[in-house]
Amino acid sequence: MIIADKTGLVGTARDASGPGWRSLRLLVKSDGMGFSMTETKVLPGAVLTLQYKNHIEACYCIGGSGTVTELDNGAVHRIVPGVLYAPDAHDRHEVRNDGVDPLHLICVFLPALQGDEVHGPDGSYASA
Ligand SMILES: CC(=O)NCC[C@H](N)C(=O)O
Repeated sequence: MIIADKTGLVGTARDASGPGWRSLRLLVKSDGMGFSMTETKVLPGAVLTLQYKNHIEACYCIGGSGTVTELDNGAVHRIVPGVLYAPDAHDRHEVRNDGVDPLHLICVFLPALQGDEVHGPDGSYASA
């Protein structure tokens, strides 16, 4: 049984952040599950251009509001609590927090993250 308490992760290598976002990596590669689960906050006003070339991801919104835009076709989707988005084909996408509160997401990555990843210039994480 794996028990992960986010309070123990704050300030460690599994407390990752970049411009406009912060993510606590609750499940990582060394846990041996094959996937990661993270708690992500995208800050108000942030616009993230992402493409997870080495992973697929699903993000479930539990707070805040924003949009995800599919950059290859321009489709814009509203993200509010209760909505999941999944760039399942390594889609280039833009995540935008247009609200006043953090856009609060629970994210799953496959394959698992090492835990300390931040985005490269192409918006991806290196393969773990
Ligand atoms: C929306 C998004 O992908 N933000 C970057 C953080 C990522 N969700 C993560 O958990 O590492």
